[in-house]
Amino acid sequence: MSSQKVRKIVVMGSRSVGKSTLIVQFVENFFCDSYYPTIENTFRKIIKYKGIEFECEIFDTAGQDEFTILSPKYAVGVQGYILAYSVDSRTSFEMTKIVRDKILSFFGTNWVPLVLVGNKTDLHSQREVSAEEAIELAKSWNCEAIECSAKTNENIDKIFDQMLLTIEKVSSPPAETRSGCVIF
Ligand SMILES: Nc1nc2c(ncn2[C@@H]2O[C@H](COP(=O)(O)OP(=O)(O)OP(=O)(O)O)[C@@H](O)[C@H]2O)c(=O)[nH]1
Repeated sequence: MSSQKVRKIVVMGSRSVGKSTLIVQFVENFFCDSYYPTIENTFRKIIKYKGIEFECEIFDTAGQDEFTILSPKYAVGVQGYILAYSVDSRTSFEMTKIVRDKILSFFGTNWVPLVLVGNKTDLHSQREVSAEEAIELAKSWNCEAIECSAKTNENIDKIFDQMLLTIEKVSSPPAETRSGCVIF
């Protein structure tokens, strides 16, 4: 029997923001310059994080727009979401808000483990979304924002480390004191 913990992670966001490319960079360590629209795809990678091995199942989704309905297969049993936009596209940044709302309304909750990811930081001169703006948005969502480039491999590992950290916080919360009560 496997002692690995399985973590299901879904990557969502507008078309062409680099969802597939950042997953491929993370799992297979190369940059794919071509654009092939995704229908759906699943990747697997073992990540050792804080001495524990996690078997990550990463679901790559077709690009979303405001009309896309969230499929239950991207929600049932899923532990974390990577919401990606491209720093050179304000529209894709705005789309993360719509996609997050759909996820929250599916679960009927106001928070899910999520990392906000701004890809294509190598496109300096075409930037439309500032890092500060993304940090502000993530703060309002009580989550982390990470900028990356799937092209240069900047911060790609960090995204998945942060995702696991966020999931771990809810899956195995430490014993802590809240409102004077000790929670075990
Ligand atoms: N300059 C630059 N280009 C990138 C980066 N990441 C992805 N791309 C390019 O952006 C294009 C779209 O990338 P994809 O990974 O296919 O985008 P996607 O979000 O999976 O697209 P859909 O499948 O339509 O949802 C491709 O030509 C990639 O090579 C990056 O960090 N920098």
